[in-house]
Amino acid sequence: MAADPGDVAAGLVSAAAFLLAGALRAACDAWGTRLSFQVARSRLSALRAAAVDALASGSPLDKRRPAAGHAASVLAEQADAALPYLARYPAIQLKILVVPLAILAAVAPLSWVAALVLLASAPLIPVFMALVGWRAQRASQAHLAEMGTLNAFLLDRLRGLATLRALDAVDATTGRLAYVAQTLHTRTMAVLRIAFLSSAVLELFSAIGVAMVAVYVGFHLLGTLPFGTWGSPLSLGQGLFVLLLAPSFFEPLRDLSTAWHDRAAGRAALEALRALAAAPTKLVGGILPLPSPDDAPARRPPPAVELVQLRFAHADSAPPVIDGLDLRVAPGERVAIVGPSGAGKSTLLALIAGLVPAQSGAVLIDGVALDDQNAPRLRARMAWIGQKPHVFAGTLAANVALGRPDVDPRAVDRALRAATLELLAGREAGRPLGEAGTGLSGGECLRLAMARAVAAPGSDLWLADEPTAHLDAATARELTRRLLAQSAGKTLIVATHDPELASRMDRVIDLAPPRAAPAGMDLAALDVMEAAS
Ligand SMILES: Nc1ncnc2c1ncn2[C@@H]1O[C@H](COP(=O)(O)OP(=O)(O)OP(=O)(O)O)[C@@H](O)[C@H]1O
Repeated sequence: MAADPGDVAAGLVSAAAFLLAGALRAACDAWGTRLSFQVARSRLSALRAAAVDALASGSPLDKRRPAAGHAASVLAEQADAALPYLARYPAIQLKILVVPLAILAAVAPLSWVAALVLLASAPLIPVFMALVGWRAQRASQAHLAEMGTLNAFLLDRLRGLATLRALDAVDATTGRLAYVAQTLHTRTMAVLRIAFLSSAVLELFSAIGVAMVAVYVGFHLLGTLPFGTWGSPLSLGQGLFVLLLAPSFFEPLRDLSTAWHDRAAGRAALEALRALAAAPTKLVGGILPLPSPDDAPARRPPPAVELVQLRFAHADSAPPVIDGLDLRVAPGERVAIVGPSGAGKSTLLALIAGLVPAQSGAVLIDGVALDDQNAPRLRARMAWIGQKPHVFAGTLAANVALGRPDVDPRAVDRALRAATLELLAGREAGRPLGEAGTGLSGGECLRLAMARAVAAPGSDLWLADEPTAHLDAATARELTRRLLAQSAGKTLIVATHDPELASRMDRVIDLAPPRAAPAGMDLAALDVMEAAS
């Protein structure tokens, strides 16, 4: 029997429409995926940038700062886990709201039984997923936290390897490392177990749902289950239509299953990023860009520094380290801050530099209050010579220039000569320094810190924290000479235990708490007794 040409044409049109709809769907899927990944990537970049900003603008004196290894792990590694979640989950959520309802609307007019089967099996899935997801998120959070701990632990112990070796603590550290690695392994397996479980739950329920619709449609077409339609029984075409739609009904739910693990890991990663972004104590003025040196007047006198009733405690509950301090340092004056260990010398320098805000009182630089608004401009005038200068990966010259656009190679050469590092620079020419300054002596590291200050254009307030610490007498004397020569015409405030350096300053401020003489003895007598002992 020859096919009716009209039927053939209609069939071809339907097939073409079907193909076209399939191609359109694939194209929309591809476009949507691309778009959602772009949006997710820019959102993740913004979150990363906020976390980096918070880390950079957090006070270096804040003990609650996240460990460097943990922060690096969250930013570089864990944050990536948020990308699939941000990119896929919102689309799947939308699909889950729209697609099953649309399919129900298409199936219900043909067969209320098929619609009922779909409707009955669908809600079970979100209920089970919510139960699984709740545990999955906790497991992912624990997993990510453990990953951060392992990274921080490794970085910390690698930095201190020499100490561990010298004190024969390598075995104990290896044992601890094995324990941390084993905990991470257990946590990873817990996350994987939940991921497999959630997939299995969804697959099972969607397979049962599709099978029940198939059984109903099959028996209905055979006439065994004649009920379930609105009058006339289903035709073969209608039955096939319902059957083909059934898997699509569950498809968004199955997508949800694959995205479920992403959701748990993604939310945990976002949580970790948000925790990084919440820096509790910030630098005064944060990390607003320093003004260009071109904005600074070419010639100006060095600044005066005034501290008015300054009070600072490292924590609300801790006793104040600086309490009601008043001090005026004249323009160009050189002042040594002395006092016993723990008296607050480094803390005072940090307060003057705005590395941490004071609880009350004011720091005035050239009469201008060091507050959030003025700090970037005032900080552009400061140079910091730290007690433990960080040596970055790179050459000696790069470590002096520090990527500052206004420090040219000639300024670097001048600074290296000023800090008597020219011989070392010649020897190491162009070669990268060892990690964290390995290969540099303690004195060379301090001279490098001084070279950085010399190269700083426009710096006329130098703050130096124990620049001669741990140096032999001759090197300390030489460094003192260089420091005084290079800081000529600048205001210099030095925290020091070195009596020789202190004696070369214009003034010495003692932060030691006033002593109480024992009853019946005056302080002069006490001094004589101490000198004698
Ligand atoms: N980041 C910090 N968080 C909490 N407490 C701190 C912090 N830094 C220092 N302290 C505490 O504040 C006090 C003052 O410390 P600071 O480093 O200013 O003393 P210092 O006079 O410079 O000591 P040293 O001569 O030993 O370097 C000490 O009791 C110290 O334990």
